[in-house]
Amino acid sequence: MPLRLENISVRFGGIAALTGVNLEVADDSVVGLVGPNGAGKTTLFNVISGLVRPTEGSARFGDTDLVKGKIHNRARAGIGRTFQIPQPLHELTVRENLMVAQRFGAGRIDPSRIDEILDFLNLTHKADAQAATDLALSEQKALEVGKALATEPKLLMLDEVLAGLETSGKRAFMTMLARLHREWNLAMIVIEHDIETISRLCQRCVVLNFGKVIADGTPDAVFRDPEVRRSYTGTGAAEHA
Ligand SMILES: Nc1ncnc2c1ncn2[C@@H]1O[C@H](COP(=O)(O)OP(=O)(O)OP(=O)(O)O)[C@@H](O)[C@H]1O
Repeated sequence: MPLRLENISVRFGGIAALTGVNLEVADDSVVGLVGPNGAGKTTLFNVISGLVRPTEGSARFGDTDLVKGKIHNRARAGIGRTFQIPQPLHELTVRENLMVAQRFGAGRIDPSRIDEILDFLNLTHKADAQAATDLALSEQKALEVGKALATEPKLLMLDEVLAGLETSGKRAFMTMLARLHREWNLAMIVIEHDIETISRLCQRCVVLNFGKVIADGTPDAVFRDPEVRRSYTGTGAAEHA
């Protein structure tokens, strides 16, 4: 059930957040989405998850039209995502947060699936903890991934989920994500600034700059590309304005 975006453009008033973006993501792939601040990465996630309607273009996930379909159908299309700033429902426990996400995304409550998610994310001992006050940063991040998993996705989109973790925490989290891809058969799109993370986790890397795709290839090839390097140092601005 591939994701297929064709000629996606998004404008916010005078700002072209995305211009003519084409992107296809196969069922079994892990794709890194990188680019400087303001490049349009989160806007692209918002288009795919139906939060932003593109000014132009089409987006499909399998049979589901992500642009024109009803919000309800888009939510059940099999796409799960995390947000840059973890957004737990503060007055609820960890388990309750997962149940709310499952009911919203999957349309049912399946306690055994929730137990599986808690176990996979090493959160079983925190199942009844308050999401707002009782979690370390890495556990908050794990809960954010857990909420996306509870919606029973086929495609998981992670928005800077490793940001703020120190090196060993980052590596442990990365190993967990790689297992998730292998063992749960999930395609993933990963927004991440850390080149090491992208290189270890992703077979493919797409680079956005000023709302346009400027490179698409293996992480190795992409990070050697002079245009990509210029986009990070800011010297490519004039070419894309
Ligand atoms: N709701 C909005 N209203 C107006 N402008 C917006 C809105 N959302 C994003 N933008 C603008 O669109 C452009 C792309 O922003 P976006 O957040 O998608 O970039 P990004 O690559 O995710 O950046 P970062 O790495 O800083 O998160 C930016 O110029 C941003 O200011």
